[in-house]
Amino acid sequence: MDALTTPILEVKDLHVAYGKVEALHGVNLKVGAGQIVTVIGPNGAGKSTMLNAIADALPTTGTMRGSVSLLGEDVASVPVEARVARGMCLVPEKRELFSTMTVEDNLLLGSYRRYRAREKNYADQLDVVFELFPRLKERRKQDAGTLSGGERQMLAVGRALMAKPQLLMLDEPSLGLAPRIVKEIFHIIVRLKETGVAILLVEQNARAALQVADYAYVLETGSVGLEGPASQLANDSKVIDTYLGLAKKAA
Ligand SMILES: Nc1ncnc2c1ncn2[C@@H]1O[C@H](COP(=O)(O)OP(=O)(O)OP(=O)(O)O)[C@@H](O)[C@H]1O
Repeated sequence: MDALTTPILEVKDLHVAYGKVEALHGVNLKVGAGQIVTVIGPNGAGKSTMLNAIADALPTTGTMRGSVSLLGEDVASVPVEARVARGMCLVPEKRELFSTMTVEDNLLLGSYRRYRAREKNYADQLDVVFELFPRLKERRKQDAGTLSGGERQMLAVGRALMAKPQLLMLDEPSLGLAPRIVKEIFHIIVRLKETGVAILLVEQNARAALQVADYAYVLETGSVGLEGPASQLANDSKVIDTYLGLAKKAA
């Protein structure tokens, strides 16, 4: 990352505890403009906790300290809705959709919730989302409950995009999806980056994530064990033995 450029996101010395369980202890991370940054690591390492802390979406039992800056501004005391209005969006691992509403209404509701009454015309952004996800366009009048797993994931990402984020955070977008669909979704993530959206991608599918990312962090039991350019980590013997082998078996 260019040292002179203010990162879109900067996390410093992030600690999170759930009661006596310390889930994160001292995580530092940066996402630059136009970058895909991935965080890989085993189950329970603290990846979702990290995203939730950044987005102000921790469960009430979670407490955090450390700083989270969006475009150089500390957002530690800024609530989730205001963080979204400033350009930060999280697509959580659990895809929250309204099953008995159409694809289009899910998208519009997403934007309404995020923008409130500040911006009334969403048609342009709907077109942007449909251009990225032709499958959603074809199914725009279909209830979300009738979608496949992959389409539901696309809709969850599309809903976040209705808020025109500068930083999109994705929690395991490949979870439970067939390799073909994972490929399709990751291709869209790269296209999104090309449109100027910075992406923080949490993934257990390290192989797929390292292929698209510019920079990578390996989170191990609550702290960063390793970091570097994604292409470098993809050739690191520890990463290959520990994560890429597993991803291969899982694929
Ligand atoms: N609400 C909670 N209350 C108590 N402990 C929690 C809570 N959520 C997570 N934890 C604990 O915090 C640690 C980190 O969990 P987290 O879900 O962030 O890991 P993860 O890396 O996202 O795992 P996975 O890849 O399995 O989703 C784990 O030890 C987990 O058991």
